[in-house]
Amino acid sequence: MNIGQQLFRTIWPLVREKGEHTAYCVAIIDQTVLPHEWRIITLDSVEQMVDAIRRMQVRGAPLIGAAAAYGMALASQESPSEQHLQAAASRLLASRPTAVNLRWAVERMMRTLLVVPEAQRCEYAWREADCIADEDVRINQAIGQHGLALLQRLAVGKPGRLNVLTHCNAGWLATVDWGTALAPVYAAFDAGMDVHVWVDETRPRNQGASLTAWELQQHGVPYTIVCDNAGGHLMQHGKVDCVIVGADRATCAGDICNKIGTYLKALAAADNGVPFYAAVPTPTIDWQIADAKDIPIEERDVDEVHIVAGRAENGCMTSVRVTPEGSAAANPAFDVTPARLVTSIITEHGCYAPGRLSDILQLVDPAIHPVTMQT
Ligand SMILES: CSC[C@@H](O)[C@@H](O)C(=O)COP(=O)(O)O
Repeated sequence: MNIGQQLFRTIWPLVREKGEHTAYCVAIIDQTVLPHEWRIITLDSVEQMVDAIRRMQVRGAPLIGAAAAYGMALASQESPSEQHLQAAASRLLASRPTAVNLRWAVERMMRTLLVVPEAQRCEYAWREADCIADEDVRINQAIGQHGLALLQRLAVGKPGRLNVLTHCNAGWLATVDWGTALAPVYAAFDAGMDVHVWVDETRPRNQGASLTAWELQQHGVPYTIVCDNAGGHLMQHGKVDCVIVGADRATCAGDICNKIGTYLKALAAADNGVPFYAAVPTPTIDWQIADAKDIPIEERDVDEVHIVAGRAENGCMTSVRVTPEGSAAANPAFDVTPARLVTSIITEHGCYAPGRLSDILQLVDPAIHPVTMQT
């Protein structure tokens, strides 16, 4: 994506000269300070990567996957021993439980690394992590093109602009580039379509209000931020032509686990006859899980509910408490939208009815997407 005049991905390796020999570190955009500050930070160890994922300096399912892959590369640079790699894998797997891309990437790295001699593991690890990052970009570009065809069909015979509602941030910041749910929007905008996005603020961390709004603004796409509860009202008044969301995990039955509040949007969309699309890259499909109730839902710190962070009038970052001291709070970070509420799933292989998502298995490389995995 272009920021100013410069092309950026959300994560990339950098050479770090260390005396005689060369080592790598990993650069990321710190998403905890956006949209108020553009800050690039570098990570030198797998432990720093675990911390960046946990604190959500990097976030969004596909980006978490790529970050975990680079985390494994950092680990192999520290020590290529199987013991160290296993320990690093366990630490990464525990950092955020819901986005299945993390497990997919860690298991892929382990399968790649454990079959090569220790002396070659580091080199293989950086190459495989780069490969995962490059693949993510290609996948999202393809999702953009398939989603564009859907939007073009919706626009036929419709006067005025096409209004898309999205929840959370499933744009380029949530991936290595392009985004999942927003890739069709960028493709439509770049193709000259008159497209506008309703951006759910997405409490409690406000990824919509802070990140989605920021990246749409960078690209020049018209958008309007609305509070989380406005979507149903907008749909009742014919102001939403479709909903597009991302996913942190999809079951092969087509159930979509995504940011908390997605389910309510799907219910409102079904009640109002508004198409509800989920943009799902293949690494986000969990081939092992039969029942969506088995998806681990991350419970985050309740302070995210009690305390809101932002920029004060003096320009400094600040945080304020919005709840009475002593209040109980709960903070489940994701919910599941049942397949019956999903109109279509946009993947890099095309659009699928939720009940046909498992057809993708015939198209994918079983070495990269094994149906039964082992750690
Ligand atoms: C393209 S990413 C899809 C999802 O990861 C996104 O919608 C989302 O829920 C992100 O959650 P986050 O908690 O910010 O990592």
